[in-house]
Amino acid sequence: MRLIIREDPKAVAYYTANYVRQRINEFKPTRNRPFVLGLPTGSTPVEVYWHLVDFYKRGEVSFRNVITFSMDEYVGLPRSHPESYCSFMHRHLYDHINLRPENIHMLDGNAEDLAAECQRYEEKIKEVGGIELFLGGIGPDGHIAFNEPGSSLESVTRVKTLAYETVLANARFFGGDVNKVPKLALTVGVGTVRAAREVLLIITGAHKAVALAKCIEEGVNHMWTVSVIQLHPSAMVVCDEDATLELHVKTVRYFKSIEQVQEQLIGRQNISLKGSISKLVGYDPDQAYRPIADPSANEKSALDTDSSDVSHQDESDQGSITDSADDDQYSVDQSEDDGESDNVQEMDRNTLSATELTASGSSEANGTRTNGSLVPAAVTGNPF
Ligand SMILES: N[C@@H]1[C@@H](O)[C@H](O)[C@@H](COP(=O)(O)O)O[C@@H]1O
Repeated sequence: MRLIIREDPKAVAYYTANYVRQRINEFKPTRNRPFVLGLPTGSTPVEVYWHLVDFYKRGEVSFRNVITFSMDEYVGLPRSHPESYCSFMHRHLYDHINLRPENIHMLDGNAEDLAAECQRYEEKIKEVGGIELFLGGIGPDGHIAFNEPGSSLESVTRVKTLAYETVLANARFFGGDVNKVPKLALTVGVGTVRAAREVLLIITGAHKAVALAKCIEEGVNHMWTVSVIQLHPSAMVVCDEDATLELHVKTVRYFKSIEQVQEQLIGRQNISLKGSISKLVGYDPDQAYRPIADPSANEKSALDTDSSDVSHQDESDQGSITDSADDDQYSVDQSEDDGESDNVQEMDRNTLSATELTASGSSEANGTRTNGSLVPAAVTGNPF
């Protein structure tokens, strides 16, 4: 598992959105081979969606061959209600990008047969080949989607009773009135999330610090359902400094040091987007076995250049917009041809900043300590 720690929620949102952009572009989705993306609701991902819309408007990513699945939905709340997750997803993302309507999948909390609706959802996910990347947030009690404490770690999409803590937490979206918060929801299961080929969790704020600590430092436990990501072969948590408040100092330093080693010593060019290492280019062992001078300096300069205020970004970092559009104003290539990928110019990875590309591993078996810094031992294979 990778833990990426950024200064604040803004930096977390930018890192995450940029990661999603790069994953989609690297995947080169086509109509026959779409990129299947699982998406969360909640306040945490709002800024991620804002950036994704912005990237789309700049022509840096296309969603034409992306299929989405939302994580959850309240039961009994009209779809048109402003706080339904259907409204939320349209308001923050779907209404502003070039997703094909038929590629948008959401649970229907008003279905006559809720169990059948959940089964239909699972089947649909399988039918499109499974989820490539599942983005998720968590609740303060460590729930993922609406998988409250005690949920089976093998669970699939189903009806769930909300924990009182979740009802209280979500009352802020219903004028602070707990009575107005639906008490039931449809949610993908813990097993549904685990089945995704990659999971990326966004965790920000001191109120989620205990949950993050349970997720990272303790065992896999159904009382903290998010902890199941320890079992996932390709999982990443992107969090802010506040969310690390309950972690041991050495845990925080460890994960930061892994990122520093990869960034400064192994070299970004050798690390794939998902964090694996298969070959080494320009790797100088003499350089690699030097102590890291100032682990925080690189981070600070990266954040300086990585401002989430996208209006200040270097125009040269933009992908090109090509070909004609058939139904939207942004002229991203929306070829209908089977086998044809979206014509979004690939970003030059070497021009991207550290916050966009760095990856970290979690196994200390990958390194040894010299002068207090972790340096790589065997530089082959997947670091996590
Ligand atoms: N069902 C959603 C979760 O999927 C989400 O992760 C959580 C956190 O929301 P926020 O990001 O607002 O803290 O809220 C709800 O409970």
